[in-house]
Amino acid sequence: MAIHLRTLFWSLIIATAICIVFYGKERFFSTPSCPKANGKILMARDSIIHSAQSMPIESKGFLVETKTNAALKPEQSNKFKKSKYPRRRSYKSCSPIDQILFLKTHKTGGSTITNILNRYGDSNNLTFVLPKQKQLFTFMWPARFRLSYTAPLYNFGANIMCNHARFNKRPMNHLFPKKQSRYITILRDPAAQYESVFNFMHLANPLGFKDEDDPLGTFLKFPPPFQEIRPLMKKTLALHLVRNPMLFDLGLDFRYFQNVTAVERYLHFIENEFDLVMILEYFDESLLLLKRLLCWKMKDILYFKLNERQDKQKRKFMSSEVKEDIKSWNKADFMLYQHFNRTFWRKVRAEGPSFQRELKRFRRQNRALTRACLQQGDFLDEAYTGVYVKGFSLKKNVPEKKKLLCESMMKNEISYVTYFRERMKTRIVSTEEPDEYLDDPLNDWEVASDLEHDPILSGADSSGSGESLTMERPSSSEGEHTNP
Ligand SMILES: Nc1ncnc2c1ncn2[C@@H]1O[C@H](COP(=O)(O)OS(=O)(=O)O)[C@@H](OP(=O)(O)O)[C@H]1O
Repeated sequence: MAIHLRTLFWSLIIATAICIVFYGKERFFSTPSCPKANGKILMARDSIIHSAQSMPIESKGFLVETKTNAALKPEQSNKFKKSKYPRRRSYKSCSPIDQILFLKTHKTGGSTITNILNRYGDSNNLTFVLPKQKQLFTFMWPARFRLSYTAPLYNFGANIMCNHARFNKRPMNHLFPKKQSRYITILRDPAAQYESVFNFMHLANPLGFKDEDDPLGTFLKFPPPFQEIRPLMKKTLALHLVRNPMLFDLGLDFRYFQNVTAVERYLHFIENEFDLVMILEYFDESLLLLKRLLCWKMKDILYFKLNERQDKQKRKFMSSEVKEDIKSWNKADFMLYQHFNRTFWRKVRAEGPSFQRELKRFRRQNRALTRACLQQGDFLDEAYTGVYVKGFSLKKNVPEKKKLLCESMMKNEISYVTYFRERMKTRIVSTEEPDEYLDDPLNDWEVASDLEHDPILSGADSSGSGESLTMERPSSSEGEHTNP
């Protein structure tokens, strides 16, 4: 018994000493439950030191999270300020950005991002820049963006633009001033993106390779010169994507496609213009960067993968030779992708270990929402007239409140543009004076008499003769004559 008591006594002394050394004298004495917290605190501190030394490692393109990082809870991490990562602004100190230009490149997952922006803007009552022509859902792509391609904003102020447009700095900066806006775009591995563009847009048809066994492969072996493709582009607009499609969307001219100095300079320019360049292959990481950049909540970036081709339309296998040929044909796009892949991971690393924890949480939430909303199976959605992509079907028992969210997550950009056009009309009607207000029968000041005009019709003679003057109301025709 005596031995037990002595052991207990020394254990307490040692625990107290450790507590004071690692936790600080003042905090120890002001923390009633120090012995209980002791273990956690030690672990948290070690984690911070450890994780600062071993940043997330890029392994085959993915970030690997160390065990020690995972053990660190967010609230504990705040107690230790010596992290090498800059402290992220807390939600309290940053306010959501609501001026966002998303440059929607082709076949890069842009429709999914557009859906996210559409939902955010809708639920926050933001104003969308919409294409002017009612039958159009792009800003006159492939022409470079111009202000005249946009529907009037009626002084509401532009908040979000997220439909296909070809980058053009000046008019875009006018609508979305650089200081208060965020410019974002997304890129995809150029081999996969080019295959998707070529097949989804049926480029082989106008180019005359439709009947080849391997239209894409053969085209890449014998691509016609620009001067032969140019007249075809006028008839088939999608042919503007025939070479370096991502840089075309980002505004680079064909004349620079084979000029390495010009491409490098343009990449530098894009880097200055865009606050975030996302990467489709790291879609979730991209969305998390977006969330942090815009100071959004996790719920704002939940998504379903939209606009995926049906399996039968995808190329099953792409040989390394075809990939190399795509790379050789689209050298400028490969430079673009490589460059922004590097800047992307730099951004991820700068976010520190909390990023990986949040990523796990985000993926969990997205999976849970997908399970709650969607039936399993193959369904189709009409992307545009006569063109079907993979779609979704809602589960029958989704609660009403969640149903609205699930439905909006399935909605493509055409439905949203149509919806926003209507919503804009309603906003204008409810904000503006009715046009024909003079025809309103109530617009007559004689309907009330409290403030009736009561002119002085008799008074002293202003000539000083002392005689009183009485003025008579002229008949209307006389009045007209007496007034000059
Ligand atoms: N979350 C996510 N993860 C991975 N891949 C995704 C995701 N969202 C969209 N996609 C793929 O992006 C392709 C569609 O891109 P876009 O929506 O930009 O196409 S479009 O230009 O608006 O027609 C299309 O690629 P393909 O199926 O190869 O054509 C989609 O499958």
